[in-house]
Amino acid sequence: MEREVQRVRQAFLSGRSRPLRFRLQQLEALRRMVQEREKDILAAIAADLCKSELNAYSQEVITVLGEIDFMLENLPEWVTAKPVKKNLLTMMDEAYIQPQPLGVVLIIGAWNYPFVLIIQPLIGAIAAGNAVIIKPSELSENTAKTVAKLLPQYLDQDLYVVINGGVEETTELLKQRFDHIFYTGNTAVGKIVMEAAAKHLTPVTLELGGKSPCYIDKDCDLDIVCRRITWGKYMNCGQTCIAPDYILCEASLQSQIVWKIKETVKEFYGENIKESPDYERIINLRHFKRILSLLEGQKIALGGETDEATRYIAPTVLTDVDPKTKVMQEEIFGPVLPIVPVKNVDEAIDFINEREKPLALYVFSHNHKLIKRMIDETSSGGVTGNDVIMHFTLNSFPFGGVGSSGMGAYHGKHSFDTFSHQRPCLLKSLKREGANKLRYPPNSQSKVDWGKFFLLRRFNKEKLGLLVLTFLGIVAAVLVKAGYY
Ligand SMILES: NC(=O)c1ccc[n+]([C@@H]2O[C@H](COP(=O)([O-])OP(=O)(O)OC[C@H]3O[C@@H](n4cnc5c(N)ncnc54)[C@H](O)[C@@H]3O)[C@@H](O)[C@H]2O)c1
Ligand SMILES: CCCCCCCC=O
Repeated sequence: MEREVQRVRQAFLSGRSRPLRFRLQQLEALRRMVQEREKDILAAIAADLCKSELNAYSQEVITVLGEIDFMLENLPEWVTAKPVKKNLLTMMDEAYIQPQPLGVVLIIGAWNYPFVLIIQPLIGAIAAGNAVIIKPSELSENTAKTVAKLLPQYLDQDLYVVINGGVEETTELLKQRFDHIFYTGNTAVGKIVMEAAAKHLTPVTLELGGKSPCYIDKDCDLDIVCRRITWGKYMNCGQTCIAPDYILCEASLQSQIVWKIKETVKEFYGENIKESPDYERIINLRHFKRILSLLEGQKIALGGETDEATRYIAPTVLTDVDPKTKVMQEEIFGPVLPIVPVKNVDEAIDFINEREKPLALYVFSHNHKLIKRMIDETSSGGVTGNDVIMHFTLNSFPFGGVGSSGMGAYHGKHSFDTFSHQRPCLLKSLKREGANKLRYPPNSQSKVDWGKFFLLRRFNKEKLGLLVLTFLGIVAAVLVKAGYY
């Protein structure tokens, strides 16, 4: 492992990942890989999650292609140095921010969207000029193998390396020194990753999970609300980090919500859900049993049917759920939707604030003020009002959690920033030493007064020209008096 990381570091130190032209070439090669090997990629995702090619394409491939195009279009502008505002002391100097690659980045992926969750951060890391080691999830082993086979056929083999393996290999990998670690997965392992990173003072991005609430106000169109929630909750069989985890609403709305979700499930997946190409399966038996255990003692208003042999769990809704029960203590990450009755929006806000900050928050209402209030008075990684999931699709948004749902963010320019060091560069001249004398010892009250003038005074643009002339005049007079000229 150590030698492999060393090899990647040597490749980074060669400097070849840095030029803009190289980054663009690699991103174009990655796009070619996705286009030419689409069938292999879709087949691998299908084998891992029992997902149809159409769904895999819409949920993973489109996102990746969109992200590459966005990078190719904007990277030339992002990599250029950006001049910054100057103060009176630096007005004759060159001051700019130069984004620079961090070095060797480790990307650890999760299994639930096994392709996009490693390739989207990879795009950002390449765009920012880094070398990358990718560790796909071992639970989605077909995608892991396919990515390990395909990437070296298209990308620089020393700069971008896939290492496959489970906990043992990842633990070993985490002992190595990286310049950034980007981890997607559960919160418990997130802590392990952060602890390992701390040993080398390596910065981390943690894309974690949590229980994303969904508040339904009584003033809304329940047909539309339930259709959108059904889509976001049962997509990928509930195994989506930003799926609505549970519903909060007034008790009287419950039966209508159950009825409308039932109708929508029929509309989406037909009478025989097991036959639907649009309904996935649970990733493995451990997760299947974990989700089943969440149903114990609950009132099942819809679904509840299961089949262990195929790890099938029907779209399920639970009503009158007690917040103290197990289903409300952990992220569900499966097709089970509890409804927790609350009296009103105040109680819903309190309920959310009493718990860990979620990755996403959803609120449905015709009342725009209520939505704004919910946003103002709660916290979460992201929010979508009157829909679910959709904030993930906008790459001008930073995607990430807050508090226990994660730290840092990515997508689009945010990925580029995550994998870059924003280096402040101030280029001074060796001339004009007279003015600089103000900061050299011995100090004096007049030097402090001049310091205050240069650094604390704020000027509007009109006055600035006049002040600059006055300042230069004063400096010239001081220098003449001091015998410099
Ligand atoms: N925020 C996001 O973008 C996002 C996206 C997807 C999933 N998630 C969250 O991830 C969770 C589901 O993923 P998961 O954790 O089951 O995925 P997982 O089991 O695939 O684990 C994630 C990664 O961690 C590694 N890992 C597991 N145990 C480890 C250990 N002890 N030490 C070091 N590495 C270890 C695995 O090899 C894998 O690569 C959910 O909580 C979900 O909400 C978040
Ligand atoms: C278009 C929907 C993609 C959702 C990806 C979510 C990633 C987290 O699990």
